Amino acid sequence: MSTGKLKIDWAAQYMPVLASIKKQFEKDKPFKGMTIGMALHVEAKTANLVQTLAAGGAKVYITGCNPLSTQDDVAAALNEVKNVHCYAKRGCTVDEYYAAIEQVLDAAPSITIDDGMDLIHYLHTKRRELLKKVIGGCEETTTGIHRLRAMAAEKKLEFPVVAVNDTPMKRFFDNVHGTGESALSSIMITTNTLIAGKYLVVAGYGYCGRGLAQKAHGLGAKVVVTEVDPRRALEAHMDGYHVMTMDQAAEIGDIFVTTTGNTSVIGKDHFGKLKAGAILANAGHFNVEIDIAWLAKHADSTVERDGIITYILKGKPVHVLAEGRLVNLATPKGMGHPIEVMDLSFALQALCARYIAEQGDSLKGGVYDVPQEIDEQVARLKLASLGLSIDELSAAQKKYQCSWDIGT
Ligand SMILES: NC(=O)c1ccc[n+]([C@@H]2O[C@H](COP(=O)([O-])OP(=O)(O)OC[C@H]3O[C@@H](n4cnc5c(N)ncnc54)[C@H](O)[C@@H]3O)[C@@H](O)[C@H]2O)c1
Ligand SMILES: N[C@@H](CCSC[C@H]1O[C@@H](n2cnc3c(=O)[nH]cnc32)[C@H](O)[C@@H]1O)C(=O)O
Repeated sequence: MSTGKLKIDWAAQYMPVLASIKKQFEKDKPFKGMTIGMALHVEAKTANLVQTLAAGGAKVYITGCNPLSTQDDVAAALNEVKNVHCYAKRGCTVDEYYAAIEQVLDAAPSITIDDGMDLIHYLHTKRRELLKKVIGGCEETTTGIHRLRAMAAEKKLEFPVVAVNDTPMKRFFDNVHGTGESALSSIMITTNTLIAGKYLVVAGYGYCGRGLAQKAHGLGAKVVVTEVDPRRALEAHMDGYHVMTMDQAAEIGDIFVTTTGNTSVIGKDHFGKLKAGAILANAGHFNVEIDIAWLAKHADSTVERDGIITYILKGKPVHVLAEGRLVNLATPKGMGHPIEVMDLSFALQALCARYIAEQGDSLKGGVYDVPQEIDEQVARLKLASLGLSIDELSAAQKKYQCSWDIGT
């Protein structure tokens, strides 16, 4: 069996929720006659989503959503699956990245599934003739949804897109536990350095940041949080972390991880203050959270190792992981989020794609919440797979919750 297929099968055994949806799709064929175009991180868990959609009758065309996150053996294995075409390649140039998006769009998809909105952006700017064929789409991540909402506000989003990221079953697990565990495991395996006792600076205390802070604390790090939102900064303070500005953190941090979705969070004002040997990683979005363009321009020299570029700044080494791209997926050994977490995210994707297939025609262009029934269905399927039971509201409790006339 190929290594790609072995990886896909390995992941499958820990994805019970997606497996049960696949079974249902095999019976119902909700995507019969439809084409789904995708830009996601092409690796084993994503391959299981692709197979689920294909089992539901779709022709699936997929490429990557990050130049460094594709696992080529998984991409090759996907090309062996009936009705699946994969164009992703690890280490592609930006031109090759968009050429692959172009190939996905050549298939004229009726449904899009994006992680970061690059596919939808390309479709709306360069392949507008295909827009009329699209029923709707799904978006996986926070920044993709920020971009979609900005587009919708300018009335430029021409079909409905489900904000998969924004539903509890996605961000309470994927963003928090997934990013926390996978970013740290990737940093550890890439650098082979210790976390315990180090100052680990987390930029941004959103869903990803709090997961990372919690897991780093569990490993014995002295966690520092930087924020721009006063409420989230206070939350971090009361959760027991040191809160300060990046200017201050730059002087004491050993390891820095950005989770903001923003630009130049670690930038020209900070690099000069870093300690020799500081390690910088991004677990948020594009490769702009750390201003690597400035580093490349101003470093005296650079040294490249597997997944690490060392910039020598006035004799001082500063190490950037994965070229400033997502550290959990873009380092040579980065495996992405743990399988069980992606089982939930991709169960949502599969059910939301079905929702679009069935309801998309009746929705206007814009960003839509994941229907609550889908969110609850995924939670119930996961609980069932764990053998866990929960209580049910009695009729009296339901009535009490909706009443206003019963007081002290
Ligand atoms: N690595 C992954 O696999 C992974 C997983 C999920 C989400 N993401 C990405 O991670 C990013 C964060 O996602 P989230 O769900 O935590 O979003 P979020 O909105 O909950 O959190 C982002 C936080 O960053 C803060 N922030 C913004 N600019 C800042 C700055 N200059 N300095 C300090 N803090 C700043 C915001 O105030 C906010 O609290 C997004 O880009 C998202 O797409 C990555
Ligand atoms: N295209 C952007 C997107 C940010 S990825 C952030 C998303 O990746 C998703 N993700 C994290 N790990 C995995 C994985 O292992 N497989 C597939 N998707 C993943 C996760 O759901 C999260 O919302 C970029 O690469 O810069």
